Amino acid sequence: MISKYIIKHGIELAYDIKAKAFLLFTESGKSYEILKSIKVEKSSKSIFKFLNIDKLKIIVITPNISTYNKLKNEKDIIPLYVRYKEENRQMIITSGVLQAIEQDLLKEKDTVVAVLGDPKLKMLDTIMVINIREHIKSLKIYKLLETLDEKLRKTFKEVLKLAIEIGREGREGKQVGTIFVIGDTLNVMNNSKPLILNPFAGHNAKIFDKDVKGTIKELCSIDGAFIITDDGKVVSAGRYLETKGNVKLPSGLGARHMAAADITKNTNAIAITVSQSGGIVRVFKDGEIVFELDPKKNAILFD
Ligand SMILES: Nc1ncnc2c1ncn2[C@@H]1O[C@H](COP(=O)(O)OP(=O)(O)OP(=O)(O)O)[C@@H](O)[C@H]1O
Ligand SMILES: [Mn+2]
Repeated sequence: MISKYIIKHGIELAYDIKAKAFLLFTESGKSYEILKSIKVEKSSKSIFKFLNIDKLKIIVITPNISTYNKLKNEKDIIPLYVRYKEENRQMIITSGVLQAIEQDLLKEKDTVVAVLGDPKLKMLDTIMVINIREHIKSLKIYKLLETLDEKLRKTFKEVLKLAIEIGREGREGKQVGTIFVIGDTLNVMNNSKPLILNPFAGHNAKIFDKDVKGTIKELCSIDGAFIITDDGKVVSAGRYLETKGNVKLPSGLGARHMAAADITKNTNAIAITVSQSGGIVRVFKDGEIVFELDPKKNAILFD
């Protein structure tokens, strides 16, 4: 009955640190039933006195619509439905926090306690204190993810993970930079030209394949961009992105970043750059930087 103690200690922790909310993530609703059973136990009486709704919100978050519909009839909790079943704890929490912020239940300055488990293990195993402000960064990328269809979302997350690895590890001890251009591939190919013979020509290279990722890391040292379709096929490397020059970027960013902004302004593609000076990863959409991350400081998004 580890789940019961995770919930009990999570609630006590929320009480001790005067958290704004207690977030309970549940797929089937079983964890919520456990919370209810603890509530009636004598030992937790004092804690639950504090838990009246205006002091500490109990937000029960589920990706399962039938669980959500059941939760809607429960008293003293706020049910939240999150659209995607995430595969790792970080993303599960981010999706719930994003939803709670969007519904004005949480503010940037709030601190909350979350309890959740591994979706596959069907039991709770994690208590986490979350300072919403730190989470805002990943919330931005999560908001972008929400606008992508399932296929593009999967590819984008894979490329972002690879870019974070490249930014963090470099190549043989040297920092390397690169550009990935994802989606709207026909348009992107028409707005670019080869700098070298395309090493991916004739291959069905998928970004999800470990060997393809290894090849990409090797090829980062050559000039030019990697072009990837929305379902994850790497169609080209060493591609020169033509620029129309109708973009504005913060000073200090050079041709690589201008090219990434430019191509996303003039096509529907998303671009991800890794800077050779420092490894910073940036995401571009519609000509703007929508997200940036220092992979040496926080690879928060994907474990
Ligand atoms: N239009 C382009 N299309 C594809 N790749 C480009 C383009 N312009 C520059 N690059 C790539 O970016 C590399 C770095 O160029 P530059 O230093 O001017 O960019 P930067 O924005 O300062 O990037 P970094 O932070 O990595 O130094 C170039 O060697 C080239 O490989
Ligand atoms: Mn540079």
